[in-house]
Amino acid sequence: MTAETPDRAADPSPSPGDGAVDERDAVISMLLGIRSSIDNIDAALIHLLAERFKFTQQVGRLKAEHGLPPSDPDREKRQIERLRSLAEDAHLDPAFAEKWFNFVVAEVIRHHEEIADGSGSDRA
Ligand SMILES: C=C(O[C@@H]1C=C(C(=O)O)C=C[C@H]1O)C(=O)O
Repeated sequence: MTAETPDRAADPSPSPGDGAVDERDAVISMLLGIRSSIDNIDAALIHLLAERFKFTQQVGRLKAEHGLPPSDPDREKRQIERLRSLAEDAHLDPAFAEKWFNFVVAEVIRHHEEIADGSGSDRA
C-alpha cells in the first residue's frame, strides 16, 4: 500500500452503492490536488535555494579575494532576529525558521572555506 493508493482492505466500511466509495474517491482526489500544490512549492523552494546559493557563492569569492573571514556572526545574528520576526508574522514557528537558517548558513560557510582554500566546486 502507498499513501496515494490507500489499502481498501484496511478499511472495512466502503462498498459500492452506499456512497462511501464516492466519498473515498473525492477524498483521494482532494489529496492529490493538495499534493500537486505541495509539489509546486517544493520545486519553488529548490529554485529559491539554488538562487540563494548562487549569491552566497559570489559573497564567498569576494571574501576569499579580499581576505575576509568565511563567517560573519553579527550578520547572522541580525538575520536570525529578522527571520524570527517574519516567521511570527507568518504563523511559522520561529524556532524552526532559526533552525532552517542555521542549517543553510553552515553549508554556506563550508562553501566559503572551500573557496578560500581553493578546493571549492562550481556546484552550490
Ligand atoms: C553570505 C554571507 O556569509 C555567511 C553566510 C550568511 C548567510 O548565508 O546568510 C550570513 C553570514 C555569513 O556568516 C555573508 O557574509 O553575507
